[in-house]
Parts: sequence; C-alpha cells; structure tokens
Amino acid sequence: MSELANELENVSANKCFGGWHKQYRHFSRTLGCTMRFAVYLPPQAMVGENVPVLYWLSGLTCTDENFMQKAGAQRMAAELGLAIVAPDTSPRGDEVPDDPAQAYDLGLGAGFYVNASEAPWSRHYQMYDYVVKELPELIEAHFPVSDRRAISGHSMGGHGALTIALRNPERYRSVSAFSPISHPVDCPWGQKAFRAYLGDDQALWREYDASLLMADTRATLPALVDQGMDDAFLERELKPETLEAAARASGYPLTLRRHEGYDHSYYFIASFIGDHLQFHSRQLAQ
Ligand SMILES: N[C@@H](CCC(=O)N[C@@H](CS)C(=O)NCC(=O)O)C(=O)O
Repeated sequence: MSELANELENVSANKCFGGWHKQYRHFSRTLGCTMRFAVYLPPQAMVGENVPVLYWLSGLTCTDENFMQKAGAQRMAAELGLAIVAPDTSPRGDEVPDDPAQAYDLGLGAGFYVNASEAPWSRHYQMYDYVVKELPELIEAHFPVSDRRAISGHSMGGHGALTIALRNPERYRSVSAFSPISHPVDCPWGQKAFRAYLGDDQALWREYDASLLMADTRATLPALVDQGMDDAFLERELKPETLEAAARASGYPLTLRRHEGYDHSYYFIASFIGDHLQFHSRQLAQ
C-alpha cells in the first residue's frame, strides 16, 4: 500500500450549498494504514480562491461522517468561505489493534489524538502527528486552501483540538471545542486511554491535558468552548471548571459558555456550530 502515500482516492462527492462535500481515502505514513477523511469545500474554493481551513476532530465512536452529516455546518461555511476537514478518530483496518474487550472508549474509534508509546498501540496509534503534520500537508498540497488553519472538536475531539492548539499555537489562528474532555489525567475516559497508549509515566500524560497545558502556557490563541448543562458526561468526564481555573491562572483568552438543557449530542453541536464558524472566520481573516 505504501505506493499510495500522498495519493488521494476520491470515494464520494456531493454538491452542498454551492460547494462540495467529498470523502477521500489515502495511505497514511504516520499511522501505517489506509485512512478516510471528509472535506467540505465552499463555493469560493471552486473559483480559484485559496480558502482557510477549519479542522474538526470528532469524539468517541465517530468517523469522518458524524460531523458532516449531523452538525449542519455547510450552509455557514459556504457563506464564510471556510473549508472544513474532518479526519477519522483512530487508525483503521484489520491490521490495527483494537481493545480486546471491544469497549467504545479504547482502540478503534478512540485514538484520543495522542502519539502512543506503548505496545501494541504505538505502531499505528499516532493520531497527534497525523492531525498536526501529515493531514494539513496533504490538504494544502491537494486542495485550493491556504495555510490559515483553525481547529475545533467535540468531547474526545475537543480535548484533541485544545491540546493540539495549545502545543502548536503558531500553526492555528483559533481553537474551539464542544463539551471537551478538559482534564483527561483526572477522569475515567482519559485515565483508561492514557494508561493504555502512554503507559504509567504521568509526565507524558501531562503533555495531552488541556487544563494543565492552559494553566502553564504563554500562548494567546483565542479559545471558545461550549458546554451543555444536561450533558450526561459533564461531571465525571468533562470537568469544564478545570479549564476555566487554568485560564484564570495563566490569563488565557478563554470564552467558556454554559447552556442550560443541552446534552452531549450533535443536536447541541448543531445549535451552536454557527457561532464557532463565525468565531474562527473572524480570527482567520486577521
Ligand atoms: N455511550 C456512548 C458514548 C459515545 C458518544 O457519546 N460519542 C459521542 C462523542 S463522545 C458522539 O459524537 N457519538 C456519535 C454521534 O452522536 O453521532 C455510546 O455508547 O455511543
């Protein structure tokens, strides 16, 4: 398969609000397997403009499809002239190890956007490098986009977006998240995944914890976070108050909004995705 490196195979195309939603397969050198991603190209990209890109990282159990099919982001992305790229949430394929217990929160569909250091995960589970380096390189080489990037995500993907932006502020103009896992070193989802992928060295865990990174950064990349107050995972897994305290400690420009009655689902994301696209578009225009 390695001859497919840097080659994209188009697997679907749907016209949408004057632009195109497309899915592509490619062989990822970073992950050592064939991956699929989705891209929404707004109408402006069809007429020779190099448009900015919002990278969207999805949560547990998702593929590239959940956001594109459920968030309803394309109408405003078309108005704003913003491309959106949605990768998968883990490496895929028969050769890629999964959780032996096949739990939804480890292994396939649960890559946690880290570079695994532990066997048997380390061979393929390198989602941090894939999202930070290989995917943008591929997107910027093959599509009419600029190198102006923003990043966002949901739940596990919110954790991914925040940690990636905080560690690479020079690569992005803005970051946002819905219901992020804010303090993974101190919640069951995060501890289970980090112990498996990163081993027992807690120093390594800290590099992937949004609250710990935000408390200790000089970065000033604007961040917008939305959290539903009827989210079943709020207190046990998400802990937005830790992110808020971290922002207070370092003076970080975080806007965290709490929304009464909203849960963890894409109905919540669809309700506020317009605010996120406008927020990113403003930063990307500067
Ligand atoms: N308990 C849920 C946890 C998974 C979950 O809630 N996943 C969220 C992200 S953390 C999601 O976006 N699911 C897919 C969807 O709603 O389309 C399950 O068993 O599926």
